[in-house]
Amino acid sequence: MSHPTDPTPYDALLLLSFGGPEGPDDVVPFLENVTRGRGIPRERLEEVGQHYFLFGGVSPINEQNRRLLAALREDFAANGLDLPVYWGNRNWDPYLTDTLREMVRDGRRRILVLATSAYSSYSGCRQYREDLAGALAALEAEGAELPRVDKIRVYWNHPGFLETMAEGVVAALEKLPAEVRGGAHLAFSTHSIPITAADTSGPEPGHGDGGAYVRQHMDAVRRISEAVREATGVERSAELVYQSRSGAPHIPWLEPDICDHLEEVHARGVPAVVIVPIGFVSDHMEVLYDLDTEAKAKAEELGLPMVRSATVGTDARFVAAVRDLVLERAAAERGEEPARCALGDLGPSHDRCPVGCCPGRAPRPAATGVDSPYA
Ligand SMILES: CC1=C(CCC(=O)O)c2cc3nc(cc4[nH]c(cc5[nH]c(cc1n2)c(C)c5CCC(=O)O)c(CCC(=O)O)c4C)C(CCC(=O)O)=C3C
Ligand SMILES: [Fe+2]
Repeated sequence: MSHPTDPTPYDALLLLSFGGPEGPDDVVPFLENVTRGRGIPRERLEEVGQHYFLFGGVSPINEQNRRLLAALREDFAANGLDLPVYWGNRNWDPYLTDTLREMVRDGRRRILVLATSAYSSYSGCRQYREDLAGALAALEAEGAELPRVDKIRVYWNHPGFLETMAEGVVAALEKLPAEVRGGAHLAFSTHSIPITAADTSGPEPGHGDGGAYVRQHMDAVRRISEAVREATGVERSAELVYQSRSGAPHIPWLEPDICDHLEEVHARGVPAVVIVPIGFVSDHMEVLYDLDTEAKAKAEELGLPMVRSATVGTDARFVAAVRDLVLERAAAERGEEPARCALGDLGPSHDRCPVGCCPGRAPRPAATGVDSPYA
């Protein structure tokens, strides 16, 4: 990671995340924030509410982000990168609009955003951009002088993400009983999304192939599997599977579901499984409930030895990757041609989303793309 430590033209980094409840009274209002206008059936909401209540109404996601915020500040200071770091959420306190207002008050004029989502999709990229546009609109209505806001490229193929995930898989394999380790299958799990959302994800519409969302995940699956094979000398079966399906039952979402997949590989005679949560950057509720509770219970029911590998969380290499991405983008904005770290076959993603990238169901203004109303 070779960029000099000059963040010019940026004067602040904003860590932008999903947000989550921090007590039982927060759960229902949080779910209302998340699902406003999204057509989620009431039964699904009640069910998801129960996942949170099982953990005292507390999602670990905010605590994870507080730790990431601290780790980024520490890493930046230790490496001579003089750039203040703020944190805001789409769906819970600290809300994005409040953080952005604070940043404007602090005099920040050129803000770079890191979203805690590594892949292209409506939910993972454009929705964050739409909420940024909404926050800017709110500040504009308050008479604030608007800052310019850019978003860091999707980073699933940055070595600091892929290598950290691969090392997590190697460590997870060590936790399996030695006699099943060699035959252990890798189940790479990510968030299911509607198939139409997958097919239209990324800058060019896919044609029934799952679009950039599936392509990027497959690229990560190949690269991580290869790194694990190099580290262990064992060739293993690997598959991309999905979790946390929501929405109305008649709308098709990406499959297979992780729990169906566990049944399938068990029937196939696989002796053990490592679940690799490649779709997520920290151990939030989707990991804690859908994998560590639900999928774990399924594996136990089947008598299938299973371990879940780590998310990147606050791993020093992931934190250093964020610094690298910040400095890369700063250099690009200065008109330089920085090295762009990326593994796998797809190469580094675009800095600025083109028109129509990851479209939503209804057109809404989105910031940070080429057609941002707040250039
Ligand atoms: C691709 C993707 C990511 C990964 C990218 C990223 O990280 O952003 C992600 C992350 C997350 N999703 C989260 C929570 C929820 N997602 C929901 C609903 C939905 N997610 C979707 C997709 C994604 N979601 C979709 C297509 C829906 C259907 C509704 C809609 O079309 O918008 C619902 C509503 C109830 C339900 O239906 O499950 C909840 C509560 C949390 C917080 C966890 C915590 O509290 O720790 C996190 C990190
Ligand atoms: Fe979600």
